Amino acid sequence: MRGIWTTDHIRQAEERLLAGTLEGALMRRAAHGVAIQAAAMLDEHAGAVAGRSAVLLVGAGNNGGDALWAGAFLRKRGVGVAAVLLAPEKAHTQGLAALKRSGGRVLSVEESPQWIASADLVVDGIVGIAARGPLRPDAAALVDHIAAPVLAVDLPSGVEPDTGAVEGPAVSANRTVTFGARKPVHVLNPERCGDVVLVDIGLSGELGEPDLFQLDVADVAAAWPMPGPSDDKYTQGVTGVAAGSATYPGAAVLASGSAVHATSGMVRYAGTSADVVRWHWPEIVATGSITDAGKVQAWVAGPGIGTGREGKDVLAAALGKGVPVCADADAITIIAHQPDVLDARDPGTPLVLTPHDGEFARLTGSPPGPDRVGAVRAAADRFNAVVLLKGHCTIVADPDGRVLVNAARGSWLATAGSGDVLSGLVGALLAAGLDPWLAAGVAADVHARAGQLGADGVPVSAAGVLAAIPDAVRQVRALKP
Ligand SMILES: NC(=O)C1=CN([C@@H]2O[C@H](COP(=O)(O)OP(=O)(O)OC[C@H]3O[C@@H](n4cnc5c(N)ncnc54)[C@H](O)[C@@H]3O)[C@@H](O)[C@H]2O)[C@@H](O)CC1
Ligand SMILES: [K+]
Repeated sequence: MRGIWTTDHIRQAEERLLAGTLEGALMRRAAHGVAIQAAAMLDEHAGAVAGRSAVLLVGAGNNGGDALWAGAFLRKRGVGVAAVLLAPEKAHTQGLAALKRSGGRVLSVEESPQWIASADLVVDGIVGIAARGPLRPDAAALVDHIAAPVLAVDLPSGVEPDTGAVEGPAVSANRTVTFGARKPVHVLNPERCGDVVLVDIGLSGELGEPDLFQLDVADVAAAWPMPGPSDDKYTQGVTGVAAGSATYPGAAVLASGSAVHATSGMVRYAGTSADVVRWHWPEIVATGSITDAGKVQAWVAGPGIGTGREGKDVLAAALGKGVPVCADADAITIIAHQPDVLDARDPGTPLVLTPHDGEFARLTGSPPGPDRVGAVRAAADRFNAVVLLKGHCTIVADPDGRVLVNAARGSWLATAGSGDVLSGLVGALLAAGLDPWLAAGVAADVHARAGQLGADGVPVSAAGVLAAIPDAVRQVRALKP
């Protein structure tokens, strides 16, 4: 699992590291990493390094210092380097001296726009981990002139380092070079960061426990249930699906079909769509109600069940079974409006809630807001449940405080019924006995892969995502190192 650290923790770690390091050494290490990536980008986008031009946007702090030192290194490779100083009196003294010594120039206010517009590469050293809020107007005006690819130092300026939120003008980078550890912005707003390159500055020994996690493909591969020689259909976990209604039979077909595709264990269906479910998935044992369904190891409850009396009874029955439950869609609305339904649950039994933003607002009384991680963590604590917040980047919080961010793979999953497919995956992994937080994260990962594979460059339906689940699992197993 990859760790991600908040800026507070990075600062504390940096302070400990700085205490035992020669002054300036860390910055030069960081800047050297920036220069290597800048040269690579010039080569990629402008066909050469020597003779090409880079403009540095330099803010008031060490982030600007990194950019200035990187400029000095680029000069040694024959790059024409010019710096725009946003706060000339506060520009990093040694970095500025190094740039000037190397033959780099400092631009006047008047000449900056023209130079920025015609550069082969722009290096964003406006602000780093001390950033608060969007770009200020002077910086925003300069950024508007950029036509070239952008390399961000540590993070794209104007994007909140700890939340990835953009609440005004901000840089969009093609690549971001970060130092020592990934920060939340890199996983919460990958679009603004572009490719993220991590440069080792010797920080890892000082970091401590991560604040966020991201699954590696190896984690997903290791967690995905595979039948062993002594397994039968029951030992791999039986998934129960309570979904669908006369109005929404499709939700039942998608959620139960997804569970069928996820593992080779057994799937039971309970609800009013039993006939249509059997017709689509003959391998499912379908009954009319949870009471008649037989033994299952985890229930998916909610997609398409409606939010009235009957829906509430279905959810209460699932929660009362003493096995893990993934409550999705209508089940979330029921919990939001009638929280007493949760009384049916033994608090020690895992519950996974999978809201999108609207359902999250209904559930908690307010939308997730710019700090999505904080909001999901609080909801997990409040409901004593794993909460998976759907979105471009899916966030999964455990009541114990662990948070996982799932990498987006395009927007293919923004299609009707795609959530039903996700809930089936979560249910199947819960039934297989995975830790509920991991089950939700692994399901989100394979769901995103299935979206990407099912789409293959053109829009995909939820049924197409569902059909691509085996390919997604195959991909995970093939990519595992
Ligand atoms: N501390 C260290 O050991 C290292 C730090 N490094 C660099 O240092 C950076 C952090 O440097 P600093 O702490 O000096 O701070 P920054 O360079 O991130 O910010 C400098 C100042 O900009 C101002 N500012 C905040 N928000 C702004 C906004 N929206 N628009 C304009 N100005 C804004 C603030 O006054 C802030 O103090 C890191 O991101 C990284 O690039 C690297 O050199 C690696 C080593
Ligand atoms: K920056």
